[in-house]
Amino acid sequence: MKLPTGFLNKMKEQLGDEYSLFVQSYERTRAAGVRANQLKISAAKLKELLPYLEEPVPWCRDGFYYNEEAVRPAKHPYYYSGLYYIQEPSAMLPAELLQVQPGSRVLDLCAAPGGKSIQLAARLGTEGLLVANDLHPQRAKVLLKNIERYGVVNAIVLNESPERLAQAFAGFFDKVLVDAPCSGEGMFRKEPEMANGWSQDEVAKYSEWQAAILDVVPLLLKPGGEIVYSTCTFSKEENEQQIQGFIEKYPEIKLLEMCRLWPHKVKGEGHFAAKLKQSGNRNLHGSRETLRVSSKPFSKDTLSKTAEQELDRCSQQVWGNPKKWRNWLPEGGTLVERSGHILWESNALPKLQGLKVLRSGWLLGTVEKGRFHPSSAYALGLPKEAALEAVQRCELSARDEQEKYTAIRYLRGETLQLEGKKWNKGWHLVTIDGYPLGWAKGAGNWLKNEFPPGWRWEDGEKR
Ligand SMILES: C[S@@+](CC[C@H](N)C(=O)[O-])C[C@H]1O[C@@H](n2cnc3c(N)ncnc32)[C@H](O)[C@@H]1O
Repeated sequence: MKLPTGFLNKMKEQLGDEYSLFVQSYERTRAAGVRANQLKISAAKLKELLPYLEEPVPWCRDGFYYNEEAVRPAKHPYYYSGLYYIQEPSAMLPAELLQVQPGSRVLDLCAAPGGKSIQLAARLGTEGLLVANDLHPQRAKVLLKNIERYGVVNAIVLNESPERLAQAFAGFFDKVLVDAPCSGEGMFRKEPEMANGWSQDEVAKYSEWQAAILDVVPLLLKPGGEIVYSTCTFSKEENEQQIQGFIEKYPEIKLLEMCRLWPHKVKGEGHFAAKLKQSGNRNLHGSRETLRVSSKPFSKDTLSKTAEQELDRCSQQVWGNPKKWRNWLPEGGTLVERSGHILWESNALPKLQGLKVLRSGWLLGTVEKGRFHPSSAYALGLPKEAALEAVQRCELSARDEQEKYTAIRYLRGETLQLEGKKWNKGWHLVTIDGYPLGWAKGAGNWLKNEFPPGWRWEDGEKR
């Protein structure tokens, strides 16, 4: 593999005796990883379902290695039911290091496409709050899709600048992850074309951006709050030196630990992570005046009569009981109707004003022309009992080749006709081995496909 001379010279200086081992690592096949989504499945159960999974990733309790030359995990209906995320093994480290507990308020500041957000959300469970943000609008949309596919219900997805977030959420978070944009030197083996764009100027440019992002983080933290800063690059300017500059500027921030994953030492690409803690009270520099989020003063459902009746009707069809849908809502939340969207919002979600909000809470569906249309996010966020108790359900199994193919046809958006099967009118939950995939509408011999276009199976997809 051809690497830029300037980069190699820097690495030689940085690594000394280890340099030759580092260079040799570029000739080895890179490692690939899959992480169980604990919101839906345990690591042990996933291992049973996917026998090709190899040994666990040492720094992530839900992660496994697999041989990407032999299997393509994205080409399976289980992937579409959000059971696992395909993630470069080293990228599983930063979210683990943050040690999120249920009930915390967590910010993933540079979150798209969302691998680490989903990992953080799994640690929170249905308690607490995840704010997942990305500056770039298109990437924020991908982030939203992943949050929904992986069944995260207590999240807010934002498309904001760190500065605006700091104004809105001053002193709000227990934990902040800054998985910063970087020169990506650690990804050259995975994405060789990235190496072509390398230059010392790029490193300097990213280093400035990172410093600007980090600069607002102290404002976002509660006293005693913790930060994990991570990159997938080797340069000291973007890593150790960045952290050094940060703690010099903010003496109330203490460095707890720093670690590096080197491709010549571990099965994974290059990664850097630093964990820091804010000690004591921080002067919020008057930003309390601009604080725009606050805890909800009270929690009362705001559903219209029509919306409630429609949800009952859908529930009667799917679960044979008009009130059953309420059983699947996590504790400690409120139902909200906003511009035709029906959402369940955790009471931990603050009021948001003036921010670019892509999603706040769990989208159950929309009411259009007086009719409730359940969303894919609703199906994917349902607990497994909800799927098992559905009476109008198209249950498929990936253990049967024919049924697995039917699931793929469903994911491609095709209308389904299954031999000897008749489908009652109304909503049916489509599941794969008991895990929800999405919705379909019964019409006698046919099941009309309600799987949304932007979520569909793509035949050309590499993974
Ligand atoms: C390394 S990627 C994040 C990967 C993500 N954490 C994951 O695990 O899927 C960095 C992200 O930062 C975003 N970004 C760049 N500048 C930003 C800024 N000033 N504020 C917030 N996000 C930013 C980029 O759009 C990009 O999606």
